[in-house]
Amino acid sequence: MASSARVDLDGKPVRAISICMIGAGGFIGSHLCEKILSETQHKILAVDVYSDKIKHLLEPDGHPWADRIQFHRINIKHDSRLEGLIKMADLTINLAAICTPADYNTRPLDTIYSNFIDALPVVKYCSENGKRLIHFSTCEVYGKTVGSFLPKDSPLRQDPSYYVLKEDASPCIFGAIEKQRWSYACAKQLIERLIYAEGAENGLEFTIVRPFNWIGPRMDFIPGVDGPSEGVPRVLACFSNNLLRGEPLKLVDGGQSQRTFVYIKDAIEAILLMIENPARANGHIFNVGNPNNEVTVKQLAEIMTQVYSKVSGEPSLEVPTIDVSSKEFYGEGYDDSDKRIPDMTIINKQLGWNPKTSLWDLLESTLTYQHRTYAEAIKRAVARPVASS
Ligand SMILES: NC(=O)c1ccc[n+]([C@@H]2O[C@H](COP(=O)([O-])OP(=O)(O)OC[C@H]3O[C@@H](n4cnc5c(N)ncnc54)[C@H](O)[C@@H]3O)[C@@H](O)[C@H]2O)c1
Ligand SMILES: O=C(O)[C@H]1O[C@H](OP(=O)(O)OP(=O)(O)OC[C@H]2O[C@@H](n3ccc(=O)[nH]c3=O)[C@H](O)[C@@H]2O)[C@H](O)[C@@H](O)[C@@H]1O
Repeated sequence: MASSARVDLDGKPVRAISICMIGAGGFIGSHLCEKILSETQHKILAVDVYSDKIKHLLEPDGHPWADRIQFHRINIKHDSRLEGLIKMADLTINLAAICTPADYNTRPLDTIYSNFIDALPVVKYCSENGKRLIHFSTCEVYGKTVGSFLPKDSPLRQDPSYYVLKEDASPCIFGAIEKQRWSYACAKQLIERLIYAEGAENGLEFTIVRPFNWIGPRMDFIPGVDGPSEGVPRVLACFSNNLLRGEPLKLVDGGQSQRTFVYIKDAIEAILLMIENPARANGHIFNVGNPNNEVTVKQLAEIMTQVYSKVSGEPSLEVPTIDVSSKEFYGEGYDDSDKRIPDMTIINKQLGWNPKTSLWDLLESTLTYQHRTYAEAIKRAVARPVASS
């Protein structure tokens, strides 16, 4: 239930504010809207080109929060209404982006425009109008670890200072320009630097968030059901799609890259702390991830296979995975981050936040959702006769 007497981390009452949330109709936005509406009195001006993932929140009647969310179908690339909405709000949260790796090397121009050029007016309007900004960047700004350049048998590879990623100390290491995978990370890095400079030179009140592989229900789409058949979503949705269809999970270049996965509901708690504790969050860049949930992609595939069998009651495949080259899967210009472990010092110190959910538990609730939401639709799609030409 929404509480009228919320207090911040210093025990002071939290005033209800108005939030302009750009990209509110996406994966993270949908969870953030749910959390804000159900637990606070803040108002949301939700901006997106899509609303499917928040349509359950937009029904005019039946919700106690009906008058606290307004949806504005706006493409921020070209819409003069954006500045007015930012002026009306106390805080702007910018989530809008192209953020699926399959696009970075195949649509590098769209990726760079979306992650840098389209974010520029948002920063400008916040700075000029004295409005606070929470901008979503990415852990990809770290690129590759320093340790990945050491010889394979070097003992230094075990030393955390060669791989743990720190907001105020780690370098940003990207591949060559022809490795267009890095177009996204590079655009996100430049917008971070611009926001930081607006803070330093013009006093913009900002917080930058670097999410580390947040996963959960409503992430991306299932190809051929609620997204294009040929589309390639992020790994959770790719593997979910394979499991739902009973086909082997594809391991890109053997699935040796490592990731730390955090449950979306844990991560959203961190964002609410940022929203309600501006004095502790302003001027900071925060890693938001779960360092305890590290796996290789191959291990992720194995765990997802076991969890899916448990939640669906279906036996695991005899051949659960197959290897595929990155060139075949993503095309020319793909490259990868080797390892991503977030340092948690700054977010612990400023906001006292820690993730709670284990990898097994977050996969169990997420795959239960995937099975419930998609299993019947996939059966119908598979059974449908192919139209003769
Ligand atoms: N999910 C993660 O783990 C993760 C990790 C790192 C960074 N991020 C960042 O967090 C943000 C949100 O990610 P997400 O996972 O929710 O992605 P998402 O694709 O689900 O959501 C992005 C939303 O932005 C909207 N959008 C894009 N361009 C727009 C435009 N021109 N005008 C209006 N709306 C537009 C899309 O329609 C979409 O609903 C992105 O900036 C992404 O780079 C996410
Ligand atoms: O989520 C994040 O924190 C960030 O990382 C993601 O990048 P990445 O983790 O590389 O993207 P995924 O699609 O989730 O892939 C993870 C790994 O799985 C591999 N993969 C993916 C899909 C698949 O079917 N098989 C497979 O082996 C990829 O090659 C990669 O090594 C995206 O860039 C962004 O959403 C975001 O900025």
